[in-house]
Amino acid sequence: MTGALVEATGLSRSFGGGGLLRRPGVQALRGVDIAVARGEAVGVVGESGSGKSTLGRLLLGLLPPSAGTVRFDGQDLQSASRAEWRRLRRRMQIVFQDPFGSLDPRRRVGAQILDGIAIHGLLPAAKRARRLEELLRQVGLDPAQAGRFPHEFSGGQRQRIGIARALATGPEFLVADEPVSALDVSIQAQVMALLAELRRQLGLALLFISHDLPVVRQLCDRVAVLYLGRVMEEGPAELLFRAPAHPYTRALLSATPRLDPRQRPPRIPLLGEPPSPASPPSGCVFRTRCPHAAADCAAVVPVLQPFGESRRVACLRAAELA
Ligand SMILES: Nc1ncnc2c1ncn2[C@@H]1O[C@H](COP(=O)(O)OP(=O)(O)OP(=O)(O)O)[C@@H](O)[C@H]1O
Repeated sequence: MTGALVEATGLSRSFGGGGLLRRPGVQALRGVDIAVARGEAVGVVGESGSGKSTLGRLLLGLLPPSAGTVRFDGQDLQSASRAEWRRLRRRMQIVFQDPFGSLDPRRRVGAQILDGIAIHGLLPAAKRARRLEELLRQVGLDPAQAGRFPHEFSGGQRQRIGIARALATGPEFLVADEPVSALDVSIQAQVMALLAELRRQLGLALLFISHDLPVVRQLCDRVAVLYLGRVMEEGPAELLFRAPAHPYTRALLSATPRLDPRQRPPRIPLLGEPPSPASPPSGCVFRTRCPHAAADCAAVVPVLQPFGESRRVACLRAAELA
C-alpha cells in the first residue's frame, strides 16, 4: 500500500520449539501482509490464538519477526539504528487489555502517564505538569486525581489512564489490544467512544484488536480476519461484514448473530420515523436496553453507532406512538 504509515510484508513469527527433543514450535503468524494508513483504523479479528496480539507486537517492534519486514513511515524497524529506533518508538504506542496489570500499583498515576515523556526527554520538567493536566482532561479524568494510585480508580478510569499514558508522547500509531474486553459492559461503550473521539481529534492510525465484531464494524475503516496466523480476508469494514467472501469470515460472523446478514433484523426506523413497511422482527433481542420493555415493541437496537453519545436508539413501538 503506498502512503502507508505502517506496512508489514510477509510477516511470520514462531515461538519455542527445537531443543534436544526437536519439539515443534508454535507458528503464531504466517506470511501476513498488512498496512495501516495515516489516520486509518484497521480492525484485526479472529478467534483466540489466531495471532492478533503477536501481530500487534510485531508492528510496534516489541517482538522481532521470524521472517518478513515491518516499515514505519518507510523505515525498516529491523534495520533501524538505536537512535532511529528511539525516535520511531515514541511515534507508536499500545493500549493494553488489562489496565490494572499494565500500571504499577505503587506509583502515582500522574508520574506513570508522564513516563514516556521523561524517557524520551520530550518536554522540559517545568512544562510536564501542564501536559499531564491536558492529557487527563483529554481522556475525561479530573487533573486533581493525578496524585492518586491505580487502585483508587475504577476499571474504566484505569483504562483511561492507560490511554493517557499511550498518548503522552504524541504517537501517530496506536495499537489497541482488546482495550475494553476486561471492562464492565456498561463501561465498554464509554471507553470505545473515547477512543473513537481521540482518533478523530488526533488523526491517529489505529490497529484495533478485538473479539467484539460489532465494535470493530463501528470503529474501523478496514478489517483483517486472522485464522491460525494467516489473513483469511481483508477489506473495507462495511463490505466485509455485509458480504464476507471467505468461508471462515462467514463462520466467524455467524457466531455473532447480530452481525450475520442472514439473521440481522430489517432496519428499524429511528425514533419519530414512520415504521418500515418491511415485516418487523418478532422479538426484542435487546430487551434489557429497551425503554419500553414492558410494551410489545419489536426491537430496540443501536443503529450504526452503538456507543457513547452517538448511540441512536430505534424502537418500532416508539415510532408508532410518536
Ligand atoms: N511468548 C510466547 N511464547 C510462546 N507462545 C506464544 C507466545 N506468544 C504467543 N504465543 C502463541 O502464539 C499463538 C498466537 O497467540 P496470540 O496471543 O497472538 O493470539 P491472539 O489471537 O491474540 O489470542 P487471544 O485473542 O487469546 O489474545 C498462540 O498459540 C500462543 O499460545
